Amino acid sequence: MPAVTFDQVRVAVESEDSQQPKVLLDAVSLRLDEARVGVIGANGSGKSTLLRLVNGLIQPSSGTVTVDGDDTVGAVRKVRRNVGFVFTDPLSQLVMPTGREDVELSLRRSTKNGTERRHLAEQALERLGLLNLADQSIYELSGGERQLMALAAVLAVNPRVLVLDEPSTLLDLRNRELLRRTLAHLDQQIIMSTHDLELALDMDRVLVIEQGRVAFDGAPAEAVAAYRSWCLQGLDATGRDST
Ligand SMILES: Nc1ncnc2c1ncn2[C@@H]1O[C@H](COP(=O)(O)OP(=O)(O)OP(=O)(O)O)[C@@H](O)[C@H]1O
Repeated sequence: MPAVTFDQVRVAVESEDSQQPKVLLDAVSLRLDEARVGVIGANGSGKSTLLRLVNGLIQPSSGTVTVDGDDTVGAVRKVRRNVGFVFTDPLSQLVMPTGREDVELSLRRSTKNGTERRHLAEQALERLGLLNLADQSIYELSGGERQLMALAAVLAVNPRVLVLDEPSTLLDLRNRELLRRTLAHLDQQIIMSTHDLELALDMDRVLVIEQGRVAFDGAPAEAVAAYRSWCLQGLDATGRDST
């Protein structure tokens, strides 16, 4: 497995209503070399920020992030070739009128031959059961179908690391199970944020992010238990927050 490392990473942005910068992530040092790494935590805790550092979509304010030894700032082009990123919102990723065209577009750099490109695109679509939707307008697909289409486009180029930002949010039970099984059989290293704690339990290692810091790092069942207890603290039976 490739290793993704974070060395004393901090991400801070200018704050509109304060002189102090807003700290999105702080003191993150990690070496991720397991096949399946999950990232869980409350809304706004910093999960997407952590994931976006892996393919250089966000640069650290201080510290370094590397993928297989390549710095995500200094070697960003190489890093992007090795890291496929699937966004939570598929419409921020799918740019072509149809899924087939989108998958072929992602293959354009790696596969120059048009016939081969069409064949590989067909394979990528088939793998996720999307061939029958391949020529339909992206805007006529359901949210879940679009989410799977975005995954197919990223998987088509066979990246070494697959980063998924909440991939199951729009999926129904059947498609969520399809996603689960697909991910289980991939050779890629997977780093995935999710609010779906069952998906988190499929991982080898789970990080719990709390207010921009890694609050727990370890076995999935323990991570989920720790997250549950922090997250639900102070919430009474009627849903009121008594803290
Ligand atoms: N460019 C930015 N400028 C200012 N604040 C930002 C920026 N990007 C993210 N934030 C803030 O940083 C915090 C962490 O955001 P992030 O998207 O990483 O959270 P998350 O854990 O992925 O949340 P969710 O589960 O809701 O998707 C949030 O408070 C968010 O509003």
